[in-house]
Amino acid sequence: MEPEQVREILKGREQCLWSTWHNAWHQEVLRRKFFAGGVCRTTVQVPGKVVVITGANTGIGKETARELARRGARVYIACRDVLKGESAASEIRADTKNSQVLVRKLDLSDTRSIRAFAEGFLAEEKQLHILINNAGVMMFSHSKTTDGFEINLGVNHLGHFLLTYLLLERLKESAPARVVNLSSVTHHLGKIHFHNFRGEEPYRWGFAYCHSKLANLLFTRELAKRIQGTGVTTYAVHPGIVRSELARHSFLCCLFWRLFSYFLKSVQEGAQTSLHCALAEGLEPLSGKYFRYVQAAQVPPPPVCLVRHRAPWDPEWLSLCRIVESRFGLGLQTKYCQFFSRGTYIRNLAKVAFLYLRASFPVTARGPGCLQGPEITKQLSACGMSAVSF
Ligand SMILES: NC(=O)C1=CN([C@@H]2O[C@H](COP(=O)(O)OP(=O)(O)OC[C@H]3O[C@@H](n4cnc5c(N)ncnc54)[C@H](OP(=O)(O)O)[C@@H]3O)[C@@H](O)[C@H]2O)C=CC1
Ligand SMILES: CC1=C(/C=C/C(C)=C/C=C/C(C)=C/C=O)C(C)(C)CCC1
Repeated sequence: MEPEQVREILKGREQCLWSTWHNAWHQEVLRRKFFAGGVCRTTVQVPGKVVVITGANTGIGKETARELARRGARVYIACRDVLKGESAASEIRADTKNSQVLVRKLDLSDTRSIRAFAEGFLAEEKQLHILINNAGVMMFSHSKTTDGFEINLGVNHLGHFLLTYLLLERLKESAPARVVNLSSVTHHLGKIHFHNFRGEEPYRWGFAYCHSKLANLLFTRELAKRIQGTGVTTYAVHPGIVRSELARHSFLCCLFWRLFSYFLKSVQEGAQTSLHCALAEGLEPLSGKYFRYVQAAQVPPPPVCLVRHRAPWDPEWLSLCRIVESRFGLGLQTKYCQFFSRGTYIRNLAKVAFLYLRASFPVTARGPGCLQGPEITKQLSACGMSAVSF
């Protein structure tokens, strides 16, 4: 072959390589521009600050933990599988040269484990500056927590609610401090079914996760009100649609995730909004807000579904009240669970089930025996809720 011909072939190959590389680069730029969402730009360092992140052995939580460790924090990875946690922690320690990455057991589907974690942590640490309620499950089949709650609601919301409640005093003592709750854009499809926390009604396939993420959002709002002025602030986060292990419990969902993986965020990109809410200066006036793409966003008031009017002496209802009372220490009186007039019942239904959720609720009511609009409006407004529409 003539040297000239060889040169031509090599040049062609070079061009081909160049254009492949260029296309890939171009695609990545486009992907980042349109799908990656924002970037946490704060340069704040947090040496000596104490952080707890739930479910940080993988996914968004692990990347959040990595970045906080890089910035000097002492990071507690609170996870249900200590071996997985240790493997993530040693990776983070090696990567960030921060030896203060610790692993503790926490199973959010078991209130005893949550209490044991909180007890151990409070004995060990005198300060807590950042709590990131990150762990989550997206379960499509019907299963329950150890305490008998529907699994999505139990782990994603009730478990984190109890954890926050148990650590709140330590957060207040360490103020300024923050609580970041991982919610999701899917909260738009969620409803609060006060009467069905145990998931006994016909299971609405796929929606239980959305209900739990709405609960995360409402919890953030109400918590912000309750801790106003304490120096502790709280934020709800939608991390974007992220290539993590969240879809692992459904074959179809995994397939969907694979097919659309080009459009999904990486876990590093998914951690940006959590990091922003944990670190950025000057966010205090935005306490209680919902953040996505590293920015605060407005959310329309969520619907609350009072599907059926249950008799207040219903044993299931009584036992729910007692569980909420004993497990969550809301200071409810057992007399609340006794006989009520219909109006008081509705008021307490709302109060007991989500006592801390004083959002602006439009209510949809259907099914036999449900109360009529004006009556519910009156009762809800008596306990600080509003905007009922039928
Ligand atoms: N990925 C996405 O597109 C989106 C995610 N989110 C939210 O972001 C958060 C992080 O999810 P992501 O990183 O994507 O998902 P992953 O599945 O990758 O991580 C979830 C983490 O939660 C842990 N976890 C699950 N159940 C429990 C439990 N009972 N007790 C303690 N830890 C538990 C998992 O532990 P283990 O590994 O042992 O199972 C894992 O560490 C979740 O709250 C999710 O709802 C919100 C919107 C979109
Ligand atoms: C509609 C639909 C699916 C898609 C589910 C998706 C897309 C879930 C997304 C969840 C997110 C974004 C959670 C974040 O918090 C399946 C399971 C493939 C099955 C067929 C019906």
